[in-house]
Amino acid sequence: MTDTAGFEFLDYAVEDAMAVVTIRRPQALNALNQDLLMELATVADVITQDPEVRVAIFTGEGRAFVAGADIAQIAEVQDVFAAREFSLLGQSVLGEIAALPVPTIAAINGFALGGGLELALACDLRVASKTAKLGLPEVGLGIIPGYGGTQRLPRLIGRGRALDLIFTGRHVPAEEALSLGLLNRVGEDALETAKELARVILKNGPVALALAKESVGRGEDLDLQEALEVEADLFGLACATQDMREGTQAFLAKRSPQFRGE
Ligand SMILES: C/C=C/C(=O)SCCNC(=O)CCNC(=O)[C@H](O)C(C)(C)COP(=O)(O)OP(=O)(O)OC[C@H]1O[C@@H](n2cnc3c(N)ncnc32)[C@H](O)[C@@H]1OP(=O)(O)O
Repeated sequence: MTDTAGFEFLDYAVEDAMAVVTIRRPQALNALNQDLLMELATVADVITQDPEVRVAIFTGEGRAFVAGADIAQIAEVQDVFAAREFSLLGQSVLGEIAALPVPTIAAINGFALGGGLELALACDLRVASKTAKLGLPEVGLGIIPGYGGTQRLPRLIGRGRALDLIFTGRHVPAEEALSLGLLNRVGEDALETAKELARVILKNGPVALALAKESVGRGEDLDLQEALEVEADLFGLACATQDMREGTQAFLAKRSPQFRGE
């Protein structure tokens, strides 16, 4: 197990190829202030450069995952240009998390509101505890979601369902979020549920996981024919890996594969 010290608002630990990033500002329900955002950008670099990490889990300490961007800092924004920069900075940091080469899971242990839900939407998968509440309440503050929520939420659950959440700002209980497709799993404990899911993912070929993520991500912005060509290119790359030799030979020999990620 490795720990990276030096963060004020994050715990970072790696165990059994899983990185767990715990957001730790519980007195403000883990609201994302600018320093915390910068630490998330740094941890994304740390994960990218750590060959030991094959799945990354993001969670929160206490009764919230993240209750949003820091409203005290939003209240201080002086003008249109500064507000635009505020949004672009959050988008950029969450974009770095979305672009991580390994599968990512948001383990939503409580409130995931505003920028907190937007962080979860930047992850590949979302699991939550039964008591979690998810929502985009920004319009109640006279603003709109600005860390990617107006774009990633409709892409995930469809325009009508996304606009229901955005217009009402309501807090959606975990079971409903599961039925909306906003969550992949609901369990007693969010982190344990995320780790169980990670263990299933980790049985598979690491290069294949990265290529599958890349294919889905790149295909989203293309028309079907172009996207299928991307898929074929990446399928070609997958078939050039040692992992492909190992996976297919292990199947034929009726044994478990030992992937090396190369
Ligand atoms: C581009 C992105 C934009 C955004 O994300 S805008 C923000 C969107 N999020 C929200 O609007 C949610 C704001 N928070 C709440 O509505 C409530 O909290 C909860 C419903 C989540 C929980 O309510 P309760 O159980 O009564 O707790 P409590 O006393 O309100 O919160 C505990 C402490 O946490 C601080 N806090 C909570 N959320 C934020 C936040 N988003 N920004 C800054 N501080 C926050 C509070 O102020 C308080 O602090 P103290 O104990 O000092 O009074």
